[in-house]
Amino acid sequence: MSAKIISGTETAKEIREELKAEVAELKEKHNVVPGLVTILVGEDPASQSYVAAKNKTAHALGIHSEQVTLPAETSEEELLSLVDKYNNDDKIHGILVQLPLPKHIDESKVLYAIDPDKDVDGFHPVNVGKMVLGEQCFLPCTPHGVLELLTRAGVETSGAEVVVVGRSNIVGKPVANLMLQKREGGNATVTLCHTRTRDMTFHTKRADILIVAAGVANMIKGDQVKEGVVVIDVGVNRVGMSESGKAILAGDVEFDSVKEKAAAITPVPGGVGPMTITMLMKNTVQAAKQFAGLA
Ligand SMILES: Nc1nc2c(c(=O)[nH]1)N[C@@H](CN(C=O)c1ccc(C(=O)N[C@@H](CCC(=O)O)C(=O)O)cc1)CN2
Repeated sequence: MSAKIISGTETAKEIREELKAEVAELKEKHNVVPGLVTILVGEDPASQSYVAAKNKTAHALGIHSEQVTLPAETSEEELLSLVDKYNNDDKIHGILVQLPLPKHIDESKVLYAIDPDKDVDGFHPVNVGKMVLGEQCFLPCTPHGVLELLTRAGVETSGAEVVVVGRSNIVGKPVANLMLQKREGGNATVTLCHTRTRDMTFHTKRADILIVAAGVANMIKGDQVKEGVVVIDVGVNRVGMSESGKAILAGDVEFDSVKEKAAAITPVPGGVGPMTITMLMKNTVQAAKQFAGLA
């Protein structure tokens, strides 16, 4: 079997077209322009490129976006006061603080300072709590993107054995939670594996849908999955540099061996990554609608 490729690039393009039309209608009918601020602290090259991509996408969709770039030495206090400023800026409906932050800044303190109504990353405990309860809230972008990819690829999740590898707050825990909820794209039987899992292959081989977000390049190989599995690879690992100076990327799944057994698989790059940025745009539009009383 050679797998169908689930293209995040294509799906993201489709959703961005929908969003572009929605943004135009918001402006035309209600004079509402969604606004996003991205805050980058330091000079991590990957973060720089993600933030640039977020602003470029926002611009292409007609979303007002502002980028604030701060030096790595910025104090926690300075960052908190910037967040406070944007909490009180009516042009800005979504605040994104790019992670990771430099070590001297308490990430939780900063994320908890964002107004939950502007928390388009879905990382504030109010939104995390609402997500767990299945209430309307901002869903974290990568897990939300994974759900959209599965739904739009027509993958049946109800009753499926879903195995998630990785228990981060950004991906593993929320995606596992969303997949088990009583909702479209959920209703699965979920197993969450992590670094202390005793027999990883026992679990991954049982998966109808395998979601890997471990941050370890090529960790899952072909002999660890069953025939017909649907594989969502969340990993974006920089494993080298091309002659032209471009980063060489690998997922957490060994693509060549796994695709021979899978029914469908996401590539890296071009899989979950583009969906993360697209779902951020979707959340920003939602935030603007809520602010304007249109949601
Ligand atoms: N505040 C946040 N910080 C971080 C998040 C997040 O959701 N919110 N997630 C990650 C990084 N991330 C978004 O910020 C992100 C990662 C990867 C991609 C992406 O499009 N990847 C491409 C490859 C791009 C490349 O060449 O590196 C792909 O997979 O095709 C987008 C966003 C951590 N921080």
